[in-house]
Amino acid sequence: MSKKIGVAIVGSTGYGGVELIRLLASHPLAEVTSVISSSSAGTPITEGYPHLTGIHEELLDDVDAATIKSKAEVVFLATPPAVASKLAPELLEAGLKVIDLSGDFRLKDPALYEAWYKKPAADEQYLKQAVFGLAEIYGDNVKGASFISNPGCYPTATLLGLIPAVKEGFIDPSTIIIDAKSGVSGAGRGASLGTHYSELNENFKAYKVNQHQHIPEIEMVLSDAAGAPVVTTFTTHLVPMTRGIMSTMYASVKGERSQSDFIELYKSFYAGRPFVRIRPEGQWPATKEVWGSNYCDIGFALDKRTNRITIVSVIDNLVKGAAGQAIQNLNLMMGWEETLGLQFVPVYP
Ligand SMILES: NC(=O)C1=CN([C@@H]2O[C@H](COP(=O)(O)OP(=O)(O)OC[C@H]3O[C@@H](n4cnc5c(N)ncnc54)[C@H](OP(=O)(O)O)[C@@H]3O)[C@@H](O)[C@H]2O)C=CC1
Ligand SMILES: CC(=O)N[C@@H](CCC(=O)OP(=O)(O)O)C(=O)O
Repeated sequence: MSKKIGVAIVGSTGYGGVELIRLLASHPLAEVTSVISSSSAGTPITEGYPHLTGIHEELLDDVDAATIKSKAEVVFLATPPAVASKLAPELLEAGLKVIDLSGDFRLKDPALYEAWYKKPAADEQYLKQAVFGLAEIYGDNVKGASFISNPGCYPTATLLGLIPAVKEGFIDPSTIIIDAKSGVSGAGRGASLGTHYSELNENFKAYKVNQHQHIPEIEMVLSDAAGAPVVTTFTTHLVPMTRGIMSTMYASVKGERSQSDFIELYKSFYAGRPFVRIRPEGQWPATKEVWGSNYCDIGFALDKRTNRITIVSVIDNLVKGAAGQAIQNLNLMMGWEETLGLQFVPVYP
């Protein structure tokens, strides 16, 4: 067995970071050699996460490029918006490979980032360098790259559900409507009014309607797939559950297509892509069926009366929507088997 490479995680005390620790604990070629915190350096990560007892007991390191370089070859950034834009350049210049889980390097137009994230954009030179790591679509660009921008959770579920139909002209992109729902871990570990128990429990609410920061990311990739600008309606909802995203998408079908035409198209489009599973006719995926796994499951329903297709796509936001896809990208960038450390059967029930 080859020697494992060292991996550092900035933002290791957040949900995305701690999910990286969980998944990397069983990776055959990579190991976490530094867990980093901007606010609790010098304390053990088990103080905030006792479930890591006996698994990762090292003290948290400070955010320092030289220390990271001395301990690791690759660094994951699982930090809030506008942190990676400042950190990544220094880490790349130090010779580290960087995989950023935040939205800081996804939008190639800095004005678009500033308009939707309401924060200063990253330097254009690094925006150009970052490869958008939607692994099933841009995997060839990820191979051998040294800087990956991991897609957002909602865009991952949504884009995997729409791209084949848009690319192959099965649907009219101008008619797409996306109705998406997320579990609350998507909002990170920090407490907020909107996510505390009595606000969330036995409740179901829409939020950021027409203002969600993932809208331009979805439109950027759909436009690439369509070969022409695409704008879309995208509404997000918060569901009182811990993990999971369901994206339900509606669009008008172009020409005469049957439901099995869609199923066959998606099966052939994703042939050889181990993490996308296409459901048979009459079966629509549920979030629990991908819980804790790196799968994206997709199902279809064609309404002959309206000639509209409904596409249902589910992921675990912390795995395929964040840490799992980031490890998939690590595998691709290192030239390893894409599935290394990611072959989990979903936790069910
Ligand atoms: N949760 C999810 O499902 C998904 C999240 N993402 C994105 O991934 C990123 C991380 O999300 P998530 O883990 O949920 O967020 P959390 O809020 O749970 O964690 C973020 C972590 O970042 C650290 N941090 C804060 N400020 C700084 C700073 N200035 N420098 C270094 N570290 C800092 C904090 O730890 P400390 O104080 O110890 O430094 C904190 O624990 C976000 O950009 C998010 O949008 C993307 C896809 C899905
Ligand atoms: C439930 C919930 O609040 N989810 C978050 C997902 C944030 C996220 O992942 O943001 P970036 O990918 O842009 O970094 C949201 O809707 O804003």
